[in-house]
Amino acid sequence: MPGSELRQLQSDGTRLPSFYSPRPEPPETPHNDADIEQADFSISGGNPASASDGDNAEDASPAQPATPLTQPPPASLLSPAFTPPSTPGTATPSAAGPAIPAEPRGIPVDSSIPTGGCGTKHPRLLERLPQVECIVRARIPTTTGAEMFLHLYKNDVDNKEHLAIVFGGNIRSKSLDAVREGETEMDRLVRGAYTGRLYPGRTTSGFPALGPPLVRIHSECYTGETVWSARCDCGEQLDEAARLMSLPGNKAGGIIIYLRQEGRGIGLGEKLKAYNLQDLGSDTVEANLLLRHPADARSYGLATAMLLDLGQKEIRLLTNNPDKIRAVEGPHREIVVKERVAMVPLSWKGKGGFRAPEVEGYLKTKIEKMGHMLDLGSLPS
Ligand SMILES: Nc1nc2c(ncn2[C@@H]2O[C@H](COP(=O)(O)OP(=O)(O)OP(=O)(O)O)[C@@H](O)[C@H]2O)c(=O)[nH]1
Repeated sequence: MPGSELRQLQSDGTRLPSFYSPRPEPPETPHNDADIEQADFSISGGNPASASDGDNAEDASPAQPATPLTQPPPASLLSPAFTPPSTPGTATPSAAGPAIPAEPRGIPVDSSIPTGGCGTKHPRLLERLPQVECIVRARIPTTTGAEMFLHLYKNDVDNKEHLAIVFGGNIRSKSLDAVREGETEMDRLVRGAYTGRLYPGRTTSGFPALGPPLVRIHSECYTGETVWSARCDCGEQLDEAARLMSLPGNKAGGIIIYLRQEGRGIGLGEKLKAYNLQDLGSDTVEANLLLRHPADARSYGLATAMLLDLGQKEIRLLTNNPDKIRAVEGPHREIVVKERVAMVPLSWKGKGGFRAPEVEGYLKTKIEKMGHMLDLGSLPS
C-alpha cells in the first residue's frame, strides 16, 4: 500500500485495528496548564513520516524535505567565497512558513539539588555501568507511517535482548558503527552499520547536534503491550511515546529504551501471581511484597549505558517516576536529565485512552505509594 494511502487510512481512526491503543482525538482549545501539555501532545494529524527528516530521510524514507529542488539554499548557509558582495547580510524575512507543531512541554529538572524536581527518594545505583554493544540495527516502517530504527543490544550483566527504538537518523550507536575486524562491506550493511546519503536541504557534513532528544525508558509489559490488559497503561504509554517522538516538530529525535524487565523486574509468572493477589484485594505494591519481592525490582544501568552508546549525555525524559530520573543519570551523573516530560494518561486529558477500575487503582498506588509525579486530582470522576 502506498504511504499516502496508508496515512490516509491511519487518519481515519475507525479503521485502525481495534486493539491498538486508541489514537488521541483531534486537538482541542487549551484551557489551563494541564491542557497546554495536551495541546502540545495532540498534533498527530500531521504526516508522521515527515518527521523522518535529517539523516533519517537519507537512510530510507521516500519522504523528501519540503524545500523544492529549484530553491537555492538560505543565504546564511552560503560560504562568503561564493556570495556576491551585493548580497544583503540579512535575507529578506520570508513569510511565515508552515506552522511547525510544538514539541511536548518539559519541566526543568536538576537532580543535583533536593528541590530539583525529581522527588526525594534516592534509588540504589550500580557502582559501575554495564558494558553494552549494539549487535544489529534495522529500519522499521510503522503502521502509523512514522519510521524508526530498532537497535538490538547485548550486555555483560544478563542474556536478554534489550532494545533501543530510535526515531531520527542522526542518533547513532558507537558500538554498532565501530569497525569489526575482518568484516566486509556487506557484513556492515547486513548488521545495519550504514550511514545516510546527501539530500536537498542538508546543511552539515556530520550529524548535527539538535539538542537533547526525547527519551522514554520503558520496561517490558507483555500484558499491557500484547494482550490488551486494562490493569496498567503500559501499552498506551509506549504508543504515546512513539507518537511524540514522531511529531514533525521533534527535530532532536527520540529514543525508547525498551528494557526486558517484565513486571517491574519480577518476571511475567510472578506478575501474574501478583494480579491474582490484586483480585483478592491487595494493591500493586502489597501484592509484590506478599510474594517476597521488592515493590520495584528494576535497575536502569543498562539504559544509561545504551544512551551513552547512542551518543547522548543530556536528555529530556518522558516519565512520572522520580526513581527513573535519578537512576538513569548513572552513578556519576554520566547522563543529565535536563527536563522531565510528564506522561499523563490520555483518558485523564480527555484525549481518548481507556478507563477501568484496575488501571485507576494501579495509577493511584503509583502516586500514593511510589511517589509518582501525577496529580490524582486530575483523575476524571
Ligand atoms: N509487579 C508488577 N508489575 C507491574 C504491574 N503492572 C505493571 N507492571 C510492570 O510495570 C512496568 C511498567 O513500568 P513503566 O512503564 O516503566 O512505568 P513506571 O516506572 O511506573 O513509570 P513511568 O515512566 O512514569 O511510566 C512494566 O514492567 C510492567 O510489566 C503490577 O501490577 N505488578
